[in-house]
Amino acid sequence: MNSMEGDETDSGQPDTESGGSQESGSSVVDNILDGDVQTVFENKDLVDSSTIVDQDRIYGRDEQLAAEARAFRDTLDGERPPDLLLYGPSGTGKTLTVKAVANKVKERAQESGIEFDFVAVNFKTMESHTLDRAVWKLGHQTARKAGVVWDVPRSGVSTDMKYTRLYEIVDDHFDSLVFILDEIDALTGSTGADEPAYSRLLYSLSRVMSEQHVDTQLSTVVVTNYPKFRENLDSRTDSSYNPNGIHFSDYDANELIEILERRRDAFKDDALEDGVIEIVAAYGAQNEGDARRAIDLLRDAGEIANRAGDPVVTQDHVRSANDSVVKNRVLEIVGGMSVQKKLSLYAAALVAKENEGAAPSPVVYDIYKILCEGSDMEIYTQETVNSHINKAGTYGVLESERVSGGFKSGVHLVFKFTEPVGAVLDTLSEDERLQEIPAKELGEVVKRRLRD
Ligand SMILES: Nc1ncnc2c1ncn2[C@@H]1O[C@H](COP(=O)(O)OP(=O)(O)OP(=O)(O)O)[C@@H](O)[C@H]1O
Repeated sequence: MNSMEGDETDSGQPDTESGGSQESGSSVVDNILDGDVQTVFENKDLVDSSTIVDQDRIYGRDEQLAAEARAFRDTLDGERPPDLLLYGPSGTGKTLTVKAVANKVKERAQESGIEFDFVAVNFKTMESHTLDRAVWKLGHQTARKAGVVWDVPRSGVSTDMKYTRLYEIVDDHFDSLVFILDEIDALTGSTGADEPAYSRLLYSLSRVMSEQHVDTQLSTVVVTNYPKFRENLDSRTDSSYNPNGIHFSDYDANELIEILERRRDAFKDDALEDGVIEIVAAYGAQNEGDARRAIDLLRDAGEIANRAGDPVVTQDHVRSANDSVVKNRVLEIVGGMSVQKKLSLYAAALVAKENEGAAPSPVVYDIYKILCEGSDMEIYTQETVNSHINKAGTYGVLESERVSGGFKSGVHLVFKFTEPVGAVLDTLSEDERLQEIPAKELGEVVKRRLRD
């Protein structure tokens, strides 16, 4: 009976109070659903990196927009636009600019009675990277644009049949169609095949008008961070695929400021503290000049402000948003590592912490041995430890450099962290097998070894 009362009245308050708290619970939900909660956002879509913003919000890409517009212009003259290859680092506006231009061309084409559209597929996000799945996906997306049912099952039907149905839809519904093929290099196909799946896909798409008797003006826009994928094209694909290349470079902090300023109205008036956009841009510039990451960081900072009930996004909100972004990224990289790899990386991070982000391999190895002895773990050779740490480098936590002379003798490696060392240490120490390590005391040992 007592426990029942406890459940109902929460800390022994009278029943009426209990009813009151129930009401306030439901009004919290109502407030949120009715939008009556404190928010710093006015138009949150503008800080959603998947939104295709209008041309007046695109900063500094006039050259690329002009090249894309010149290519697509052919559509309006009833001709086939040239194939395009957009290349450059992540988040530099490749997809944004081409979709913005394609949307504009679509409007103009409609005015002239031309059935034009574009179909965008990202191959990296597909669960299987085979040609068969790629053709299925292109068919699925094309059918959606055409407003028809894609009646082809994923399996049990040959790739040729999928191509045939895809080209039927293209021919029946469009005068002109552009396939935007994002991250095409991910389309590697089955292992052991004599050419990558993307090579076969590009071959087929480049020959469709002549060989499949399709009247639609069909062209491709390949979007990639890795233009070298062309080196692996089969020779017959290589000779029939000759795109116009358009390069996109990464952004510096000033360019990111311009990009973010054009989205300031995502927030209510006065909801951004002075300096917020600048600090987001500075973090973005450190993160390979990727505008997507900068926009995501600004939105995350806004969400942190909302959760705290603050009417203004402050620089501190940006810092904590950045800390959790970095932490998640590091966690993704180190999460699946074996304990030996974690120990090696932990030793490197402990050294780097005392040495401005740089960790010479002989000192790292000394610390690694102390860690192994302290936790009763087998000690591996220095070569293995270096290779374990270098593995973390391939995922972007650090870089290594060969240095001659100096410590002891000969050549050694220096590991330089590209992610904040504190975040790496925090993330690694979440592994319960590393929790016993007395990191503070080791700091003194590290300093002594570095002096030696
Ligand atoms: N010059 C720019 N002006 C305004 N917004 C931009 C600009 N460049 C990029 N963005 C924004 O940054 C985000 C990423 O851009 P986009 O998707 O075009 O990158 P991408 O180069 O195609 O990257 P990926 O190679 O990763 O696909 C989008 O939200 C986009 O709106």
